[in-house]
Amino acid sequence: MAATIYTENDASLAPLQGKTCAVIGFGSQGHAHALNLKESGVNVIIGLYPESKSRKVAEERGFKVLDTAEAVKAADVIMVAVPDTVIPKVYNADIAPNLVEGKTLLFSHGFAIHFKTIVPPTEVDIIMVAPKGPGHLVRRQYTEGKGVPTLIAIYQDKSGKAKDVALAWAKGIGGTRGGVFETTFKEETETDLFGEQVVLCGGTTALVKAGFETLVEAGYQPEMAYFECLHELKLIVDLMFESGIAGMRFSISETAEYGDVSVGPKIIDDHVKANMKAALVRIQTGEFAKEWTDEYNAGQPNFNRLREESKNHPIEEVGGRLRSLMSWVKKRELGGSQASYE
Ligand SMILES: NC(=O)C1=CN([C@@H]2O[C@H](COP(=O)(O)OP(=O)(O)OC[C@H]3O[C@@H](n4cnc5c(N)ncnc54)[C@H](OP(=O)(O)O)[C@@H]3O)[C@@H](O)[C@H]2O)C=CC1
Ligand SMILES: CC[C@](O)(C(C)=O)C(=O)O
Repeated sequence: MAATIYTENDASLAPLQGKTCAVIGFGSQGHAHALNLKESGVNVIIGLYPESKSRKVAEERGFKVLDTAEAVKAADVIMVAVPDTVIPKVYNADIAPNLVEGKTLLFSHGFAIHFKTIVPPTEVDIIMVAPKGPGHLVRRQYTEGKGVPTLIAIYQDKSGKAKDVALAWAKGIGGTRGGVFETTFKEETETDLFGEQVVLCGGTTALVKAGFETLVEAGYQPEMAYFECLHELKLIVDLMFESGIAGMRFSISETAEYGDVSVGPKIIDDHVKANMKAALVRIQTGEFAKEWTDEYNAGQPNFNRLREESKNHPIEEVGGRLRSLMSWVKKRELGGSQASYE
């Protein structure tokens, strides 16, 4: 069954007018939602912990910044924009004690609610507004008059107005420009985790690195391997983004197209698809959520090791050198507050 879609004229900002909206956390998603909503005319305040490095950035962007508990008390709609693993601590300490009937809790990913790492009371509305893209792009696209397609979901509708509020928020961040699609917390959580592990982040980076390593180990120059396996990937994906796989194939050579259709399925074969299915089952059963929560609570030793190994992969060194030749490629200072980059 196809999803219900809402566009610009199907949503109004009215349900947020006269309301105070608190965004808790001012990182990748939080800063984008807060700035876009503010520029759409919505009254937004920010909630952060006292030592947060995001505080100064949020204040510089003209926001009133309060300690999290104070922001929750002052707000009608509260967006929880802290990392999924941190949500239980922030929720128990600062949000739950100040949640009263009439307030709305808003998430941009369903992990905490779906896997029940927190269980809010039945008196409040619980909604989701989840742009299908990284927060920095949610911000960038809004400033360019565009919008990232966005999912909404309603988990609890005590007020009877939860969907109007979700649609208003989605419109305020620019989502209705790209289309707003109705889903459930379960569907968003499971498909989002699948996408990021199997295709978008995990699958793609593993594919890129395996291709790069294969060429370099066979004696080719790392620059050739970088162009073939990473640089040109963006250009090919841009074409698929604009006009689908068929549109991309229209632009490539016939030799490339024959190699694509005849060799591609032998690389991503039934064995790979079986691995994909296994990853999906681990997500659906909650096994991945438990592993990630345990890893976080143990101080993330495996995560830190894997992160470090990946940072030191030779593709990063050659990529850094080659990107420095392309002045038009946006350079990102990594580290520091997520909100300081746009
Ligand atoms: N990144 C993305 O594009 C996407 C994220 N999401 C979801 O959005 C939510 C937020 O993720 P993301 O934007 O990546 O998070 P980030 O890591 O980018 O930012 C987290 C923010 O929360 C702040 N923070 C940390 N601890 C606390 C606390 N105890 N009290 C108040 N604020 C705190 C951080 O402060 P400090 O700067 O001091 O660390 C930072 O401002 C998650 O649910 C995630 O799944 C959904 C779709 C895409
Ligand atoms: C692809 C990563 C993502 O799922 C996203 C930007 O949508 C995330 O959670 O960051």
